Amino acid sequence: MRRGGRPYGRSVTVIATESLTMRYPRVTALDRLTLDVAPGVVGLVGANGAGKSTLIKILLGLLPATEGRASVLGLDVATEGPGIRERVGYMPEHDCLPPDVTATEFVVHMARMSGLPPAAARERAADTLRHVGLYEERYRPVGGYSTGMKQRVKLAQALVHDPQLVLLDEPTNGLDPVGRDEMLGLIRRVWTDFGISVLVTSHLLGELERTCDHVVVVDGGRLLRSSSTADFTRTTASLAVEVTDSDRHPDGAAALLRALDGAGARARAEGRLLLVDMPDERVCDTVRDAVAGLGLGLVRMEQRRHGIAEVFRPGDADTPAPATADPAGTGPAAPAATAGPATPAGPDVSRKEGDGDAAA
Ligand SMILES: Nc1ncnc2c1ncn2[C@@H]1O[C@H](COP(=O)(O)OP(=O)(O)OP(=O)(O)O)[C@@H](O)[C@H]1O
Repeated sequence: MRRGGRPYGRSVTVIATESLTMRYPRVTALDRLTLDVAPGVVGLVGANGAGKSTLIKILLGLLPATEGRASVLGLDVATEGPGIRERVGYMPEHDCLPPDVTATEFVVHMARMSGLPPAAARERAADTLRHVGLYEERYRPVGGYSTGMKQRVKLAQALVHDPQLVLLDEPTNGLDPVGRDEMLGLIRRVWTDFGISVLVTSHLLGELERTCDHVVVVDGGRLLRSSSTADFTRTTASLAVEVTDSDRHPDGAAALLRALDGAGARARAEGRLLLVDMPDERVCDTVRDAVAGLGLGLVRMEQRRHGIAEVFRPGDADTPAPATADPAGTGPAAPAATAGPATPAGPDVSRKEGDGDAAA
């Protein structure tokens, strides 16, 4: 795929919104959303009905916002929709492929629609179908494709006109864990290999954590948090400590928990394991001194980085919890106080259709 000639650098804003509000007759889908998104892979996560698709449609200039402003690649969505659609690729959430045409025919058609001449359209279609791993299958009718293959055709058509940004609405929907991993890998490479920025929506926190440089979390149309993936987890590292029991301390973990509390370190027990908050490296000395002072044996002491989902522990005052979260997918330091359907890609923050009405 051809790169270069970009009118913007890596440090400028790709998407900016200011108090963006979208009111449908019975629902406020977006509520004063203010965002600033830099180039790279950005995840937009929220439960069903959180307002993700509405935001994408506004950013494409397809839907006028009720209030507020938004720009994409520096272009105003209210007045420069055609210019935006020229520079932006869009992968819709729902199945929208004609079953009786081949992937090549469809993607060439989409390339022609965006203004490419016939030869360039064929070349670009072949390139993008190769990128998404459908080169061998490109002459088969789309109707016979698996869900994963259809998602790849949708991704290919979003990329075919060599956009500067792609908006991907739930690209892993309906995929099994392997298909999901492959799709996430492809998405990552859209940025790393081709320099095309990505805004990808999902209701699975875990999958965005692995794929995105930056994560934006919305709930009921409101911004919960927008920060780099690293920032999400930087402040949530912990030290996992396991100690032996002794004659003096038949429950070594409980004794250590008390000692750490006395020393001003925050910790919680998870079975025989203590998870000690780790604002900085000095916590290691505190733990070591406490263990030695109690005369316990140290079985293990290792640093753990929490998943993004743990940032959303219910009870965290400054980080509200999503509707549901799955402890099974959060890795070794999963929170105890969350509940929800297990998914291999991490917590599923989806909820029933209509819940978003609460924002009205
Ligand atoms: N055209 C419409 N008319 C009225 N209400 C709408 C319309 N489109 C969306 N909504 C409502 O706006 C809210 C946000 O919907 P939206 O589709 O943007 O959410 P989402 O986060 O993309 O969820 P999903 O993943 O389920 O599509 C929901 O309550 C939805 O029912």
